[in-house]
Amino acid sequence: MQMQEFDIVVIGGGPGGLAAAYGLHAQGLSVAVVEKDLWGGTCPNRGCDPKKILMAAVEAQGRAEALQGHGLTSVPQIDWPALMAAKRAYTTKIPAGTHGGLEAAKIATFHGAASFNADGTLTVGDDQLNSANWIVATGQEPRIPAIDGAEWLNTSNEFLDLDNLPADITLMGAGYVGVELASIANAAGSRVHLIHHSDRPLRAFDGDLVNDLLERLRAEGVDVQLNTTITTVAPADDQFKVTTTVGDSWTTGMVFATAGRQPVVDDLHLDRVNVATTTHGITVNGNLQTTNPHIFALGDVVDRPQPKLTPVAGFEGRYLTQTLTTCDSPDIVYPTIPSVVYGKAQLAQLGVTTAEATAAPDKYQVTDLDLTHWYSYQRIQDPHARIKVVVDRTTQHIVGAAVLSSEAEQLINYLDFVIENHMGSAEIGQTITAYPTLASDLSYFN
Ligand SMILES: Cc1cc2nc3c(=O)[nH]c(=O)nc-3n(C[C@H](O)[C@H](O)[C@H](O)COP(=O)(O)OP(=O)(O)OC[C@H]3O[C@@H](n4cnc5c(N)ncnc54)[C@H](O)[C@@H]3O)c2cc1C
Ligand SMILES: NC(=O)c1ccc[n+]([C@@H]2O[C@H](COP(=O)([O-])OP(=O)(O)OC[C@H]3O[C@@H](n4cnc5c(N)ncnc54)[C@H](O)[C@@H]3O)[C@@H](O)[C@H]2O)c1
Repeated sequence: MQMQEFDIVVIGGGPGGLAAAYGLHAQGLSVAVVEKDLWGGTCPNRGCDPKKILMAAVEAQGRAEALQGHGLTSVPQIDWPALMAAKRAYTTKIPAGTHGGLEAAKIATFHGAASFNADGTLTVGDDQLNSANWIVATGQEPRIPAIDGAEWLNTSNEFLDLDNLPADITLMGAGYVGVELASIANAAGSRVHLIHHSDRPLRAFDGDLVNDLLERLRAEGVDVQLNTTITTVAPADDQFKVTTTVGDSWTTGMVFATAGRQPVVDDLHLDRVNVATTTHGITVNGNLQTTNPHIFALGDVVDRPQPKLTPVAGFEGRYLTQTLTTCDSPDIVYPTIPSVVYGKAQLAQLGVTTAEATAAPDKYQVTDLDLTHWYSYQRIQDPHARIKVVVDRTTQHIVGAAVLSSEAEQLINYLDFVIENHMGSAEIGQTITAYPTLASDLSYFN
């Protein structure tokens, strides 16, 4: 088969790879994208977007629950098959739509698992590709813990495409995925066991707010077990028996491994092209360049401390567009990155953490505000609204925030704008925002 030559080959057709591919193509480079599975990658097919479609019903139910006795009289029930149909109406169009977009832009596409050869070229099925530079954007996949009965474990991929939700499910790991799937399944009527091996899930978030969130999940009926590890999963009639280190056991309809994700690198044969990896992903320098100077990496597959999120992968794709088309290549500098765990109560984190601020009391002030009596939250009867705001003592600018409320996703984005524009209450006071809204609360947060 004849070698096909490109300026750039991007391996992985997810949000990160696509951002780079479109950007580099727009700069006039000949670009190819290789995808082995679903065009569009994790986020729109089996991540953020389908999850958030299911979450729309959860949020609506939560809003209605909060207003019981305050003007509403019944709580809507989730019709799982209908909700799943709504999700599929969105996701089934993604791969063809994404591929069609690339074809329309005249970006070359190859479908199959990419694998490097020792001479630095790439094999995809029957195709042989050569390129001046390469971008690896192969993402992460669910990690399956090595327990007795690991073959019975499912993942978020299966959860987000279930025809029917079992009456009882078990989630192994209370990270982002575990907590979000617990919220969805619980709201849809399943008995949920959320099992976490340490005493401190969601370590990147404020500990008090994580505790508030777990208490809320418990109050909603989720069986949250901390310091507990599942040791065995075994078939029991048409269900599964789960056993833990503390000697407890129960029968459940399905068990999902929500114990983290791992970089997708096995197919690539990176060792053949001298690209170093760790268990966290591909090693890169400040230019997202791997240990092979012609191979770059971005997004979830990279071993970097930034959270593994779609906007981060897209930002890195745009950064590489710039770096690979100009002579000037300063190290990547990330803006403030907001993180949100979605649910009836949303947990959000932005900028300087409360832990960092507490460790440097001369530099930062942390204000812990119960928002439940504030007008914005009283109006919707939000039962848990709380924010911790971190202010720089010298500049009086807001530099960080941790939020738990049904409105956290919106508030954290306003605060992102505030932080990026170096604002405190004085600067916010110079703006006029619609009243009464979350934005009009901003000036009270110092
Ligand atoms: C359940 C879930 C919910 C999430 N929710 C959110 C959220 O609400 N907000 C948010 O910001 N992020 C969320 N994320 C994370 C988000 O999906 C990822 O950060 C994002 O998809 C990373 O993009 P990427 O391009 O780096 O990788 P991916 O989207 O994973 O794309 C990588 C692509 O590479 C392909 N590939 C792998 N190996 C090869 C190979 N050898 N050859 C060819 N192709 C290959 C894969 O098939 C895949 O399509 C969620 C993730 C999950 C699992
Ligand atoms: N809302 C969002 O933005 C969103 C949603 C989902 C995923 N994501 C992204 O995907 C990444 C992966 O999410 P995740 O939830 O899969 O991973 P995670 O690392 O956030 O959480 C997994 C948790 O499972 C625990 N764990 C590990 N082994 C275990 C075991 N044997 N038993 C019980 N617990 C165990 C880990 O200590 C960890 O706390 C996130 O870091 C995030 O970047 C983002």
